[in-house]
Amino acid sequence: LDKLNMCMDGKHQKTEPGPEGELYKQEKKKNCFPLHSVLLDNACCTTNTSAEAHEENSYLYNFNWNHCGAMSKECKKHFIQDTCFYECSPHLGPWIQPVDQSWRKERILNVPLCNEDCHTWWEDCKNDITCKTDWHKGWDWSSGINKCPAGSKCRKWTDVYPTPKSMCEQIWSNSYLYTTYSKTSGLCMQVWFNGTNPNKKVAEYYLNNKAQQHQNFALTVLFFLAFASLSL
Ligand SMILES: Nc1nc(=O)c2nc(CNc3ccc(C(=O)N[C@@H](CCC(=O)O)C(=O)O)cc3)cnc2[nH]1
Repeated sequence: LDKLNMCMDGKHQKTEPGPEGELYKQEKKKNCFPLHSVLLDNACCTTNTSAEAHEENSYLYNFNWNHCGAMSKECKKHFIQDTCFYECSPHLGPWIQPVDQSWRKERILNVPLCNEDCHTWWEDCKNDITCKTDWHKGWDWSSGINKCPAGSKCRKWTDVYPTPKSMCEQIWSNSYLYTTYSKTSGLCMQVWFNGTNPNKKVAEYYLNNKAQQHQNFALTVLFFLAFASLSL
């Protein structure tokens, strides 16, 4: 299992990342990636998923962005980009976790999101309206698309999410972890980028760092046992 190049077992992701050459040829407007992006070479989404990410109430999740009236264009573009990131990124391995849900077997948890990506998302949505904090659960699906559940109220974005951190972490039940790292740090994942995918190096860093932590822990236990047996 190559954690630096894999796809989660979600609803629409491919089993393995690979090229989506069609995207090169079609030069579609509704495309997850700017032209010449390296992601085209290696994506977890199909061409169809990439295009569908731009549709209203898309078949991906039948998700209705306009559940409290029309979502603004500026805000919506961040949700489209988030969908692209979630469906297409082949470098989420370090944060993929098994999950017991009807619609997916794996999820992402605590992906360290670059500060700018979180802040611009929140800034562009802060005049919008929503009725829920966690958009993964608790909707009224009786009409086929999600509507605000009985008893909930459409409230100002800033009342539901007082800070960028609260939005980025809570909206997809901790898919993202808020960080103060900037896009140039190499320590956070970028939802928005042009050209070469910067996220592979970040995933590599976290994977190695985690391995390091495990090693440190193992060494600590080893030394503890050594000293404990000496003092007996
Ligand atoms: N970054 C990111 N992380 C994600 O996990 C993510 N997930 C989605 C998928 N969104 C959704 C939202 C609601 C339901 C849904 O059917 N909710 C039901 C509960 C279903 C269940 O858990 O069994 C509900 O009660 O509303 C499915 C997928 C889209 N973008 C994402 N973007």
